[in-house]
Amino acid sequence: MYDVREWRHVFKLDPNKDISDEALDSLCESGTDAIIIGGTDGITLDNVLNLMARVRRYTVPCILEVSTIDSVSPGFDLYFIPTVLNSTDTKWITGLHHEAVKEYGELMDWDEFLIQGYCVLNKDCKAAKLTSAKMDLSEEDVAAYALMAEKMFHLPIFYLEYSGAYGDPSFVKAAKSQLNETVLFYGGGIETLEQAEEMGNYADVVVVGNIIYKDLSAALRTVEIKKSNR
Ligand SMILES: CC(C)=CCC/C(C)=C/CC/C(C)=C/CC/C(C)=C/CC/C(C)=C/CC/C(C)=C/CC/C(C)=C/COP(=O)(O)OP(=O)(O)O
Ligand SMILES: O=P(O)(O)OC[C@@H](O)CO
Ligand SMILES: [Mg+2]
Repeated sequence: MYDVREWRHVFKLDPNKDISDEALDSLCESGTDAIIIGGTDGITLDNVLNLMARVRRYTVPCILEVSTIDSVSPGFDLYFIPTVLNSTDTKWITGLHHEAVKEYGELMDWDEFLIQGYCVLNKDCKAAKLTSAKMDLSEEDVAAYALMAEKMFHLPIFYLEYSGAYGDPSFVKAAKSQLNETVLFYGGGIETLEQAEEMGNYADVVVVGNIIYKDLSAALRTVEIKKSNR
């Protein structure tokens, strides 16, 4: 029912940031393919549930990107589980996942869970610091992570993450060159339609986050990528 292979554009909302009803209405009615709820810090069950309830008034698919086990709740259309492939700490690759599955694995409807193989490329972003991600990767390194995501781990999603900064399209191209089955997400610093299109030349899905809170009209214009051909 919710097929990420058909997506082109998603908004990522941070439960730790305020958003007005009016702004949320325009995002949910924008024509974007989905609303992802996720962030790296200040994520609590309360702020996740609050935002989910507000997005739930609309028909747009609502996805929880899990960053803490305590903030998982029923009621989402899908759950994305990040694993940071270039983390140097196993906690963020399989560690927390093992603990969660050990405790809740029997309860999980596995069809609702999609694993995202993250490759974090902006050294200054919170996710890079939190997960002690390996930095200074070359295009060949990124291409190899993409190939691992698809051929070794058969992950449904490979996510090139530049959170907070606009990345290098040649790295997105390098990742895409290795992928046939795995869907390529790009996120980071997209503020204009032109940037969405540039990354969308290679990425299957572009993720738009921070600009929502800085310039809502600019964020809404990025949805027009859905009208353009790849
Ligand atoms: C449906 C239901 C009730 C089921 C119950 C069973 C259950 C609890 C299942 C959970 C299963 C499971 C395997 C959970 C995984 C647990 C876990 C905590 C995994 C670790 C995830 C991880 C690697 C987090 C690291 C950080 C990260 C990559 C986060 C992704 C989001 C991201 C990068 C946001 C960008 O950062 P942002 O905060 O926006 O940064 P700025 O503020 O700088 O913009
Ligand atoms: O917030 P921005 O920089 O748009 O990045 C989007 C998303 O990839 C963050 O996880
Ligand atoms: Mg953010």
